[in-house]
Amino acid sequence: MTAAHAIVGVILAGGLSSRMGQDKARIRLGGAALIDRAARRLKPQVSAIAVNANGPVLFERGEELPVFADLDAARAGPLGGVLAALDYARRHHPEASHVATVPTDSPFFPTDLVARLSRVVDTPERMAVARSVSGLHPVFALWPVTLAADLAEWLAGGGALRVRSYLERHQAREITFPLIETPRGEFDPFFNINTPDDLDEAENWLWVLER
Ligand SMILES: Nc1nc2c(ncn2[C@@H]2O[C@H](COP(=O)(O)OP(=O)(O)OP(=O)(O)O)[C@@H](O)[C@H]2O)c(=O)[nH]1
Ligand SMILES: [Mg+2]
Repeated sequence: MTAAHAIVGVILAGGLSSRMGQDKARIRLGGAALIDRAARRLKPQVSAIAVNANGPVLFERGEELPVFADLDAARAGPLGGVLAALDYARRHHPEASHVATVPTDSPFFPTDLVARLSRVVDTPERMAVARSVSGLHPVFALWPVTLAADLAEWLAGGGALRVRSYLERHQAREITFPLIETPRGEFDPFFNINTPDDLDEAENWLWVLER
């Protein structure tokens, strides 16, 4: 697939942030809210961008982005957000073949994420997902818009809520991304902020990653 393909970028921010104790999208890292960091990083990689959230979203920097909630009030985990994203893309960007998802809480994801995932997308039905030495990163993926009905059925029919189960079912192509080399050692670009301790760790790496 070429870069000319229309891909809608969606930031998944629909979870409860229970381990953090407050909405992760609003958490500040180096002075910027995680939602704004994710948007800044994803926007140059896609043809349009939007946010999946189940409550109000505050954009502190730059423009306001379109926000849409899960279709079903019963939270189905990240796959519920993916389904809402496919539905959003179909309605607002009928030209799009895929949705690229990233979570709101991984501020250092690769700047060539979508480009590299796109390279293995050889058909409109192909799924692609990111991997690094720390394992598979199922919410960093390209999702075919044509699979909206299939995913809705999967969730309604009691299919596993684990994102990786759905990726396996569709034989998603896996792309391995390298660690980031820094003067302080190697760093996983998919580092994920779930707890206040993770946030402290991210703050400790920020200066070396943004040099
Ligand atoms: N739309 C939607 N997204 C979700 C849901 N649960 C988790 N997510 C998103 O999936 C990604 C990974 O989830 P987690 O890291 O577990 O985030 P979380 O569920 O908000 O946090 P915890 O409550 O601490 O597990 C994040 O981007 C979440 O926003 C859900 O029920 N609906
Ligand atoms: Mg969770």
